[in-house]
Amino acid sequence: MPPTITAFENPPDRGAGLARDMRVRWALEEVGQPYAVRLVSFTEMKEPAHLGRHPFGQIPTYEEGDLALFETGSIILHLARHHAGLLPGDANARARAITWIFAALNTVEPPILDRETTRLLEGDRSWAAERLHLTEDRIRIRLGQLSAHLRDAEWLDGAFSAGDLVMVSVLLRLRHSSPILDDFANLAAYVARGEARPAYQRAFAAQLAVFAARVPK
Ligand SMILES: N[C@@H](CCC(=O)N[C@@H](CSCc1ccc([N+](=O)[O-])cc1)C(=O)NCC(=O)O)C(=O)O
Repeated sequence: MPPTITAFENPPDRGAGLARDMRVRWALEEVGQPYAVRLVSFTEMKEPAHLGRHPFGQIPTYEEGDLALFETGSIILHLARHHAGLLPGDANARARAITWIFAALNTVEPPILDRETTRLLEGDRSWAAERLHLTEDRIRIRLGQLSAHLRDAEWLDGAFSAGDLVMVSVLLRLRHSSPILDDFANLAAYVARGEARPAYQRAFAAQLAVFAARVPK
C-alpha cells in the first residue's frame, strides 16, 4: 500500500504548483516512491476525518501505514530520512542540508508569505501599500543574503538536497507574483535548475492534472 497524501480537490492556484502538496509530490518523485492522493474539498478539510490527520484543517498530509503526518517540512524530512536521494550520506553534510530546510521555511519564506497575505487579503487596508513595500524590502534583504551564500554554486551545499527542494519551492512562490527574484540572477538560475529536474517535472504534471481533470461544480 503506497503512502497517501492529501491535496486540494479544486486547487485555488489552478494547478500552478503553489499549493504545498507540490513540495511533497516533488520529494516523493526525487526518492522514487509511488504515492496515492486523496483529494479533499475545503469543506472536507474542516471535518473530523481530516482534522484527525491535520489539526489545522489543511493540506498536505501524509499517511503511511499507521503513521499520519502533517507539516510539509516534516513530511519531506521523513521521506529524506527513510529514502535515498534527498540527504547526503555524510553526517555533517546531512545536518547542513536539514538546516537549509529550516532556513527556507523559517527565514526566507516568512517575508514572502507576509507579502502574499498583504497582497491577497489586506489590499483594501489603508496601510496595505506601505506594508507591501516593507515586506518587499525584507524579502530583498533575505534574497541578497541567500544570493551571496549561493554565489555560482549549483545547489546550496554540495549535491541537491531536501534543503534545495524546499528553498526552490519557496522562491517559486515569490516568482509567481513578483519580479523580485529576477533582481538576483544566480537565484533565478538556481530556481530554473530545480524546475528542470525530472522529478520536479513529474510532480508538477501530476498536480496540474488534478486541476485539468476537475469537474466544475
Ligand atoms: N505549515 C503548513 C501550511 C499548510 C498550508 O498552508 N496549507 C494550505 C494549502 S498550501 C498553501 C497555498 C494555498 C493556496 C495557494 N494558491 O495559490 O491558491 C498557494 C498555496 C491550506 O491547506 N490552506 C487551506 C486552509 O488553510 O484552510 C505546511 O507547510 O504544510
